[in-house]
Amino acid sequence: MATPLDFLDFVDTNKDRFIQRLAQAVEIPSVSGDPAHRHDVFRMASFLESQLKQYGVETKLVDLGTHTMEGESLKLPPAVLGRIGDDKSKKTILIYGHFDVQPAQLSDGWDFPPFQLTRDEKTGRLYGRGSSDDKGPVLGWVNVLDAHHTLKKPLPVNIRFCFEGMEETGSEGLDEFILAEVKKGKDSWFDGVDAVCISDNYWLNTRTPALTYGLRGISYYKVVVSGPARDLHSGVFGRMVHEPMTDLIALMSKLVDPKGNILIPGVDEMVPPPDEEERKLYRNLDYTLEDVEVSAGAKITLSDDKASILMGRMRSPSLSLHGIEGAFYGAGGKTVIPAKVAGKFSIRLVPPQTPGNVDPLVIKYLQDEFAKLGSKNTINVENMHGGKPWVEDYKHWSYEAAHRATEAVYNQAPDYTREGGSIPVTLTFAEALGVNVLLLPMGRGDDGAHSTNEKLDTSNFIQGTKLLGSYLYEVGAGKKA
Ligand SMILES: C[C@H](N)C(=O)N[C@@H](Cc1c[nH]cn1)C(=O)O
Ligand SMILES: [Zn+2]
Ligand SMILES: [Zn+2]
Repeated sequence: MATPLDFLDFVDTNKDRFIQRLAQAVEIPSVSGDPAHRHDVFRMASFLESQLKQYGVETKLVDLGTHTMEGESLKLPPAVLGRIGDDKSKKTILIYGHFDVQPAQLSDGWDFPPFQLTRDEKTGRLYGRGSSDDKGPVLGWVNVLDAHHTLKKPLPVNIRFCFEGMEETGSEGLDEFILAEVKKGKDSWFDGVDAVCISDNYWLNTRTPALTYGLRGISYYKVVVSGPARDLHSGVFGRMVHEPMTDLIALMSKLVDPKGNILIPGVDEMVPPPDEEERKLYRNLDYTLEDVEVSAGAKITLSDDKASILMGRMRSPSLSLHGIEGAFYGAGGKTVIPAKVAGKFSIRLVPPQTPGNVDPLVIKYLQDEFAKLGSKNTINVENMHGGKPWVEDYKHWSYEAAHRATEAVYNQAPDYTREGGSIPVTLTFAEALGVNVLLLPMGRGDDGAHSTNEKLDTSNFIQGTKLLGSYLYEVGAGKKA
């Protein structure tokens, strides 16, 4: 089914209004990982619910309970559910996205206020936290609803929405809700879903649209080393006591080498090496070392071999060191021995790795290495959150529909990619509903998600909105089984 021209025209003529809506969303600093912003995540849930409602979607806010963050008991933001269309002759697509964002501060090195959408008139770039991850894509779906509601056009498929506000911090509470909901059978909000579509990742480069059929999983760890009862004067106590930070740095330096090899025995070894056919797949993708350099903003690739670099992101595990809580980081030179420090690191997982089979290796290794230090400090290793990796069958009608929609909107065939990031709920949907999941990215590889100066190109927002709508039309054109 060709996408109706009036829908495509509507998207073009309403560009400024769509950008205005994205600006409203970016202005809500819905940072899920910061307790001080929890009320903003709730505000963002209400904003999104009202957007859905005004375009005829039946909505429900689901209370996901409470959790503890930084010693504080907090209410989890609600999941925003939506339902529109109940035509038995049409397919039903479940759309997932998230309305929370990563933290951002001007002092991190942003050139623009992160929670204000700044439009660069010359380049068409829309800068702001969440513009690409994931407020732009979520509002892309809202734009599609807006167009159909305003034009009084029926949607080509039935749609169910599930938007969450904790994706950037481990999707707490969501899995339990989905599993309980699915058990309700005919009464479930997800009853009758034929496929799931998620727009929450990025093209590989800046030129070629992509369909994504894999995600890495994640295991996020906190290793706490504590010793003295309080912070100490380094002149008074230096070389007299075991220092927590010294122990922690020694441990963290044993996790990964500068070439990216994971040093925890058994972790890298779990993953079988690629055969020649698989290597070829990566060699053939439209990607250059320069693409990595442009998106990283520096010439710092681990290798000069494009296939190795791509496999590093798509089919290998990686271990990244993120930070040390409790360490002195301010200006000037404070001569302190911190009493308690917590190192944060995560491992991106690929099949057959799961948090279940990797966590014990990590915890035992850290405990053994700590014992070798002969320190009188104490250590505690904790898994903060985790999610399994996911790989989908892309020879499926949903991917075929997305392929046709991409060709129609962008006049080019999409890349088929595996994403290095994680969206833990993807596997939950795939397993609990037993249906195919498609990742249909809107943004480009250089959008800088999670980074400073995150942006979404206006053309990706507008063409991306057309793509999401066209995908629904292509799905609608297929026969309902
Ligand atoms: C790919 C997606 N847009 C994303 O950014 N996911 C996060 C999920 C996460 C897990 N722990 C913390 N955040 C990611 O891959 O980092
Ligand atoms: Zn995201
Ligand atoms: Zn993210």
